[in-house]
Amino acid sequence: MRNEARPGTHWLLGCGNMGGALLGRWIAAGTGPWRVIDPAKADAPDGAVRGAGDDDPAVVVLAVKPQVWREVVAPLAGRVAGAVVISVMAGVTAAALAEALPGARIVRAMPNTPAAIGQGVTGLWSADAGARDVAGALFEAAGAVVWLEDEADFDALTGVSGSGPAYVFGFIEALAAAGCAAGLSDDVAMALARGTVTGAAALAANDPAAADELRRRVTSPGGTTAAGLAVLMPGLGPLLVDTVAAAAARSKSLGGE
Ligand SMILES: NC(=O)C1=CN([C@@H]2O[C@H](COP(=O)(O)OP(=O)(O)OC[C@H]3O[C@@H](n4cnc5c(N)ncnc54)[C@H](O)[C@@H]3O)[C@@H](O)[C@H]2O)C=CC1
Ligand SMILES: O=C(O)[C@@H]1CCC=N1
Repeated sequence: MRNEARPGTHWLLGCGNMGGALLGRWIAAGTGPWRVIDPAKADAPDGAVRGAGDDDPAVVVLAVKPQVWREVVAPLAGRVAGAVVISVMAGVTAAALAEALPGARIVRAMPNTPAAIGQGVTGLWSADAGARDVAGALFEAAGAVVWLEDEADFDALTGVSGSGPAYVFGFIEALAAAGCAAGLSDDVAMALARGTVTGAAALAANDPAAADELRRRVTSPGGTTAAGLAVLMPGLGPLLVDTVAAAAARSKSLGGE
């Protein structure tokens, strides 16, 4: 197996929220050259060129919605044999991609939007060792990478980390709303909620202590945090189990659409 991409350009199909976030990091890291194929984009971002060229690509990243992927990749069949094709699409299996794109060296990836600032976490899987090296180098430019041994774990991973930033942003919204309900102004409540979540996340990233130890350090016996956690914790675990299960089930079903 080759451990690097064949010569040629890198193509990004779909330069929306996720594709655009990744592309910014990849251009900054000096990868490419990149071509952006997205009918909604009148211009490519700085550092990339708009539209497919005459040459066949070395690397193709598929970042369109799962609902449209078959029609998007149909013109690629015959141009990507030997190319590394990386799909960030939820639910679409490597087998389905390989069937649509004969000879492509398929990688599945599930990033998340903090990749935009190099703070993403991306789940990766490929049966092709050389393609793993190519994809690993790309996604390491956007944050942490976690390799899966079993592609079937992608649905659960998507439910945890692909969708996960939205849960955290939803938590910020809910904590701010709770602050308002307790009498704070909108602005003060949002500043406190946002600052608390970002500060706690940064502490979790920088302090080697386990999450439960970090939680205990906030929780004075008989104090305010204990009173709050007594309300929050019994429901939080089951709620997140149901949340991740719902997202994982949707990931699984998207593959069939
Ligand atoms: N948004 C997120 O947080 C994450 C999204 N993903 C995956 O990334 C993919 C894209 O999601 P988003 O970026 O959120 O969607 P989006 O709607 O922001 O971007 C999709 C892009 O595809 C473009 N597009 C539509 N038809 C096209 C065509 N025929 N050829 C080329 N481009 C075309 C659209 O113009 C749009 O810019 C999905 O498959 C999703 O599962 C994966 C991880 C996280
Ligand atoms: O909501 C979605 O389907 C995509 C996949 C993971 C995050 N966003």
